[in-house]
Amino acid sequence: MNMINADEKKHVVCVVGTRPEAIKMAPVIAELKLRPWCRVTVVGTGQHREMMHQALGAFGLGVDVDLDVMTPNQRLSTLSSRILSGFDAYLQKENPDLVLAQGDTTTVMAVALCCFHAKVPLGHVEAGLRTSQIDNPFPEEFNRRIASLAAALHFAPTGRAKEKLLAENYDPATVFVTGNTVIDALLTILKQYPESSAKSDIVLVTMHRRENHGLPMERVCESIARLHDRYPHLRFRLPVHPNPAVKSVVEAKLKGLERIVLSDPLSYGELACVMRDSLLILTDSGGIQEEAPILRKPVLVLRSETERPEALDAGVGKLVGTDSALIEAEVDRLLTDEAYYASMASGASPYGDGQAAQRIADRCAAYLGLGGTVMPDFA
Ligand SMILES: CC(=O)N[C@@H]1[C@@H](OP(=O)(O)OP(=O)(O)OC[C@H]2O[C@@H](n3ccc(=O)[nH]c3=O)[C@H](O)[C@@H]2O)O[C@H](CO)[C@@H](O)[C@@H]1O
Repeated sequence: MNMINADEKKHVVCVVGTRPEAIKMAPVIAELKLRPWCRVTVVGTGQHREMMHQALGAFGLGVDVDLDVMTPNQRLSTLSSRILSGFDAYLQKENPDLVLAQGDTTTVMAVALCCFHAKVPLGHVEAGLRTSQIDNPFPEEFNRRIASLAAALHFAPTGRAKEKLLAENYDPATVFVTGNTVIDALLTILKQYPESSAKSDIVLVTMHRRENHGLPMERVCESIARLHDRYPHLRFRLPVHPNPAVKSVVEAKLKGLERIVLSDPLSYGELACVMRDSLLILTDSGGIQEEAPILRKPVLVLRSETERPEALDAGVGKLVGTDSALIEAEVDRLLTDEAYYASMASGASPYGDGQAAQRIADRCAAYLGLGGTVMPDFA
């Protein structure tokens, strides 16, 4: 058997900063660790320190290098500058063969800039998501466009994301449709939990996006309260984001209602089980929009625009924004029209098949000149 010496291995650095990045990067880190050619280092920026560690821990993974950039009430530019200087120093010291970063956080934007300056190749996981406005969602739309500009490899989750990149003139030879790694993560984590056969009466609600802070969030909470009164068999689960702008509104509007459970954010395993056991889901989370369809859960999206229209096109998701009348009408219809519910719970999974990490690792190997077979794109 051919053994590869440690000093002959390629050094791949995976960067994570927030909970969703940790969840979506975990399958890639785990897959790269299995590849004999690869030495993986996980660098954490600590943008959402506790939730990031908790999410990696759910997969038996941890951070090797902690840049520890977060200070209380930090402005986005200050956070960016701390990541820039911390990660640049790391790149200077290590000069890795490849850096992988995921999604659209301030972490990914700053890491992309560092890679560009240091001429270190970047692979962007979940590339090509776009809305029509540079500041919506803020600051993520800007962040993902910067990541695309710097990336040598674009791992697009869907065919639509690939088309968006090609329309911006990125080289087709650098764009690969892999599926979203969140589906790999979800299927992996759910294996740890036996399925329950109980009939579900749970409505899962999550909200945290900046554009919903204030009045929009108040309107959604008022709708939840009315639905709670209208449907006495329903129970509502709301894991509440720790941001005070979210917590204060949700608690003021919904605390104390009999069948509404407000809690701290759930571990990824717990959240995955609540999703699997739910009847339907209302959310403004990007990740949950991607996860719900494969679990056969109708998902109502509490945003005015989504960069993930694939679920809408497949008829398994619906954009309801934060308009009370629309939210309540959709929930009413799902609860009273069986055929409509069944059409939204069809199980179509436009976001992936659970093999995204394998495709990404194959493409990294090919890019680094290691040859090997590459799994065909996700279709
Ligand atoms: C603008 C935008 O759409 N950006 C997205 C984004 O974030 P998001 O909106 O998906 O973020 P969240 O909702 O915080 O996380 C979601 C994950 O967390 C799990 N979860 C949730 C509640 C809980 O109590 N416990 C949990 O475990 C849940 O199942 C899911 O997997 O950032 C990513 C990184 O770059 C991007 O990929 C992505 O575009």
